Amino acid sequence: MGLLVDGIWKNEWYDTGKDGKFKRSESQFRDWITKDGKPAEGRERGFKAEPGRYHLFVSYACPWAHRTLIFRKLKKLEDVISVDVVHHFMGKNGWTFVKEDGATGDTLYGSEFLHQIYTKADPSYSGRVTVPVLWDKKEQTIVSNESAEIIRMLNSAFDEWGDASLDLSPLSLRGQIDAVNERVYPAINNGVYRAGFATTQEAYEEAFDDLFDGLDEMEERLGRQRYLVGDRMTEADWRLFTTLVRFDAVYFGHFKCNLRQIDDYPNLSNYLRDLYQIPGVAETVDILHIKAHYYASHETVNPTRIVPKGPELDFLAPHDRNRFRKAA
Ligand SMILES: N[C@@H](CCC(=O)N[C@@H](CS)C(=O)NCC(=O)O)C(=O)O
Repeated sequence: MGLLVDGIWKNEWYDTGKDGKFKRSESQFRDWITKDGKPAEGRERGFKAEPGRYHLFVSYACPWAHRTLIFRKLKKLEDVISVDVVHHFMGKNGWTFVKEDGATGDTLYGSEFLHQIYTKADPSYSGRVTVPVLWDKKEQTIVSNESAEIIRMLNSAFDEWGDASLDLSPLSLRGQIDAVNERVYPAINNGVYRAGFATTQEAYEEAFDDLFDGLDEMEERLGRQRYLVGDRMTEADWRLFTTLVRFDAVYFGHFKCNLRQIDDYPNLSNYLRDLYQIPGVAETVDILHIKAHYYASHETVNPTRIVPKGPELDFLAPHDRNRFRKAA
């Protein structure tokens, strides 16, 4: 775990400050790939959607990177955007390209560490070195390291080559999608991290309460409709999914989010299985990487680095979500 300061790697854990609260830093590469290559509003650099030009660096462990893998899969962009997978262990060098357990290495440049990709894009970069990274092979630079924006690019910019019939973020539903995301992100997606990385009792309990309030609210919502935004699957579902699928295996124990498991919520657990069973999705979920990463990499949280053997997970068990209407 560490970060770059003026392009130099420093080995440092997150600084939670006096209040013990974990604060996620803002992603710094924020350009957009567009159909015509014109810079997005307010941006200077433009990137044109082209098959074979872009590449994703991801971790199977990371819920934010996982969003991009799901979109690449569902939008049928596997032949359009290539991918490399980092090793699950994130130690003093940050994410590495060690080839093991399905990690691919850096197939573009043969680098050892992900921070070398960041300094290739910007030799004086200062900040955290995170996945996912959306890389432009032509300009040899990072387009974006913000998953929320990368998935919106994947959703529409590559429709000439991908599945244009699937729109996970339709403009007509954008307001509702954004409203759900604004609830799910702080309380749930980032809420588990706020609980797990808190360094005071108070900060932990605040995050814990927010998290379970958020989960209760989503449980209730999913008792009325098949998906978070009515009868149509959207981006909001996939953003919740990547946290739910890790919850019982990791967040419940490792991050001390142990009021209830997802398995204890009838609607959330059936919904999780419904999403998991959508063709292609299971291939994006790697429980070995997920467990090995969290338990072994966060030394301050789990100094022995022992990875628990359980729990038993069966995302392929039948679900009851067909009781709700589904948009055609
Ligand atoms: N805002 C980013 C967050 C990505 C992020 O925090 N990724 C984590 C892995 S789950 C990471 O790479 N952390 C390394 C670090 O913070 O040093 C996004 O959504 O793309």
